Amino acid sequence: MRKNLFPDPPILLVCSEADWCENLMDDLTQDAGINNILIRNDSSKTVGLLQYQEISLVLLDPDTPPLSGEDVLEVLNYDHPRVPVIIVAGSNQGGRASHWLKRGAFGFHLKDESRENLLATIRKALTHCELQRENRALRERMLHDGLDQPAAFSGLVTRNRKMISLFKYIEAIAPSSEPVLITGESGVGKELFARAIHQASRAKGKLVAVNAAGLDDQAFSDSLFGHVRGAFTGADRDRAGLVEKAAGGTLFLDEIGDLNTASQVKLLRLLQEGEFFPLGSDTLKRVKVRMLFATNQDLAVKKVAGEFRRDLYYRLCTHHLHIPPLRERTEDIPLLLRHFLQEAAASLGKKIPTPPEELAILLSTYHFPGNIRELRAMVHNAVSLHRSGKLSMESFRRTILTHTRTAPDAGMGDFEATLRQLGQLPTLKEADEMLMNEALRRSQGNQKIAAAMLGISPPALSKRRKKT
Ligand SMILES: Nc1ncnc2c1ncn2[C@@H]1O[C@H](COP(=O)(O)OP(=O)(O)OP(=O)(O)O)[C@@H](O)[C@H]1O
Repeated sequence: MRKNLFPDPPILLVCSEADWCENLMDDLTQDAGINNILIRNDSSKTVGLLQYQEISLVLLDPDTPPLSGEDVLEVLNYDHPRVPVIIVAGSNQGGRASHWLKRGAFGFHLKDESRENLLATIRKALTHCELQRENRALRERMLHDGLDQPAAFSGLVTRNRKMISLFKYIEAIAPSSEPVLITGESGVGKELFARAIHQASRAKGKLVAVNAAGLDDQAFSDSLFGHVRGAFTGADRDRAGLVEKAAGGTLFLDEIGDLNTASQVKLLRLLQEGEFFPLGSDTLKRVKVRMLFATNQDLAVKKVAGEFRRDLYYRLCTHHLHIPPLRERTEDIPLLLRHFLQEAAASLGKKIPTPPEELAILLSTYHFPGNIRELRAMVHNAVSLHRSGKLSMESFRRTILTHTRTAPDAGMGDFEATLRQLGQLPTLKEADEMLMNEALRRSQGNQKIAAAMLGISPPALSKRRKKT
C-alpha cells in the first residue's frame, strides 16, 4: 500500500554529505512525520529539477558542488520566488546568517546546531507555502462564480452574498490542513458550516464533534486523547480518544471559548506538533487530523482579558469564518421559511401549509437573537398548531412581541444612547412621525405589522398618521 506522503509536494535537500542527509531524513521522519524528501548531491541539478517537479521548499547546503550557494539561491529566488530556501550550512559558514538572509534565504541553520530549531523553521516555511497556495486558490475562486462542490453546501439555505462568499472561501481552504475558526452568534449555523468544510475537504476519515463547554481538564483530555488502563479509578482498559477516531478526517471542537486554560496548552501542542499523550501514558501519539473550532464568544476580548492564550488564539485564527446573524440577511427569511415549513410538515406527517404573504415581512422586522435556530423553532411550533387553511401568524406574532418587549438587548440601550447625543430633541409630533415612518419602512408598508411594532392597533395608527 502507498504510504501517505508528507509534505506534498516534497522537500528538496541539496547536499553532497550522504551520511548527514540520511541522519536528517531519519530525524525529520521521526520528529515531524516528514517522509517526502528528494535528495540531490549536485547543485547544478537543482534548478533543472524545479522546472518539471513541484517542490514545497529547498534545504540548501551552499557548499554543494559544482555551483556556488549564492548562484543557486539567486536563480531559485528569481525563477521560483514562491519556493522558500533554507540554508543548512557547515561550520565554515558560522556567523554568516545575515549574508544569506539578505540574499533572500527563508532561514539559516548550521548543520551541527540542534535539530529542533531547523524543524521549527521547516514547519514555518511549510505553513507559509500552504497559506500562499490557498491565497492563490482563493483569488482564482473569487473570480469565478459557481461553486465546485455545491453538494457540500446543500444543507445551508441562503441567497445572501456574504454567505456565498464564505462558501467560496471554504472551497479554497478545504484541502488545507490548517485549523479553521468559525464564529457567529448562537444559532447562525456554525455546526452546519463545520460539516460543509469537512465534506468539501473530501477527507477520507470521519467528522467527529465534541463540545468543550463544561469540560474540566481531565474530562477534556480523556475525551480527546483517551487513556490507558489504570490512568484513574475506573479506567479498567485502554480507550482511544476522539482525536484518534477522527484520524484522517476532521475534529470539530464547539464552544472553544469555554475551554479551560490547562486544556488550552494541550490543544496548542496538538495543533502545532500533531502530538498528544493519552491520560496515564508517557508515550506520545501522533495523528493527522483537520481541526475546526467554533464559538459565539469574542476570543479577541478573552485574549486581552488573559482568559484565552495568545499563541492558541493566533493559531486558531489561521482561517476565520464569521457567519452573519440572520437579521443582517433578511433576504434569506422567505427561503428559510419555506425550508422549515417543508421540514416541519414532513416530520409531523402533515401537508405543507401555505404561509400568509405578510409572514416573511413580519419576520424580517424581528431581530432574531436566537438566529436560525429560533426561526426553525417558531415554524415547527406554528406547523404543529396548524389544523387547516392558511398558516396562522398568531404564534409568530406572540413570540415576536414577547421577545421584543422583554428582551434586554432589544436595542433600547442604543436608542437611549443616540438620544443623549442629540443636540436638539425633536418635538413629540416630529418623533411620532419619524417612528411611524420607520415602522412602515421596516414592515414594507404593512399597517398591521407596523402597528404591532409600535404597540398600537391598526386603526389607531391610521388615525395618528392622518393627524400628522
Ligand atoms: N443556512 C441554514 N439553512 C438551513 N438550516 C440552518 C441554516 N443555518 C442553521 N440552520 C439550522 O439552525 C439550527 C442551528 O444551527 P447550528 O447548530 O449549526 O448553529 P450554531 O451556530 O452551531 O449554534 P450554537 O452556537 O448554539 O452551537 C440547526 O437546526 C441548523 O440545521
